[in-house]
Amino acid sequence: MSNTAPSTTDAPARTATKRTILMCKPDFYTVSYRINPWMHPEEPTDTSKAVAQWQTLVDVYEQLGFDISYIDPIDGLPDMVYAANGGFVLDGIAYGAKFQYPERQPEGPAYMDWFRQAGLTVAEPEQTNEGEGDFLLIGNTIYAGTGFRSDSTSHDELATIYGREVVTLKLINPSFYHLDTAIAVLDPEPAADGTSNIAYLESAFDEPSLAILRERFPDAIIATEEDAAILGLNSYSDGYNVVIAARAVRFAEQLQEKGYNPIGVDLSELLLGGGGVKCCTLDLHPVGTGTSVARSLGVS
Ligand SMILES: CN(C)C(=N)NCCC[C@H](N)C(=O)O
Repeated sequence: MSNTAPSTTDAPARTATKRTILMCKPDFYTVSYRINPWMHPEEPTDTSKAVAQWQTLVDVYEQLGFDISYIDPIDGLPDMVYAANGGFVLDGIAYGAKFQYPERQPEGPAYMDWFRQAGLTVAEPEQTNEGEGDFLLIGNTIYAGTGFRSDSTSHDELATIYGREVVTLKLINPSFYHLDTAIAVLDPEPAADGTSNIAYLESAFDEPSLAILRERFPDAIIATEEDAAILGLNSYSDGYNVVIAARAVRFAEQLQEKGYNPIGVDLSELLLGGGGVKCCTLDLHPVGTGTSVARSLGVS
């Protein structure tokens, strides 16, 4: 692993920024119900394998110098490992999640308790929303998914709470039911040229949403169906290092062509629940972070 952008390509220089994230160990992980097409409760899962794979993700993040907090897992809430769905945190405010399916609803208050204890201001949700699963900060704008989980009324709630532009994107394929299965944020802080780039899966969106993405992100990486089909887009970037599903081979090449450093991790056991790298990672966006804290992390 390296945090120095390659100098021998034509791709723009990339800068890693230190990330501050929340994760949840999958001690109680299993697939005991079906709320997305990936889940097959009739098939066995291996909790210790899930924990081991999750630990490899933690190890990578530690090597990258990330600041990681952990929320205690709760017995009976097997999906709690997908911390990205636990809320949306920005500007010191945590907008709590209000899960659509009863099986996950107790996670909302559990995550809000953690946010409060961490000193964040909690905005209790009135509208159904699944946190960072559907809300992604790109540049200064919040892109908000709807169609399967988060209600579009939650986008209005977001705009009121944060006073930022919120752009609604409609998802149309049930296999890509959260926005973070269909868009990867590659530049969590604007890049040197002021832009923030993404990768996305075209077939996951309706036409009006696609038009928005094409206009706003002309240099985006267009993901292949093959890579998206293993949740390859469900990745997490520090602006240079992009942690992705190990099997997302073409996505790794596309990232390299653009000057990023892909790092593959095998989370196949957690894929059985319908989640990947990004689902396990809630970006806490601490107040005061931004390009000003961009730094070379010196990891080798
Ligand atoms: C990228 N994705 C999908 C996520 N952000 N979250 C995964 C949630 C999985 C859970 N079984 C569910 O269906 O809610």
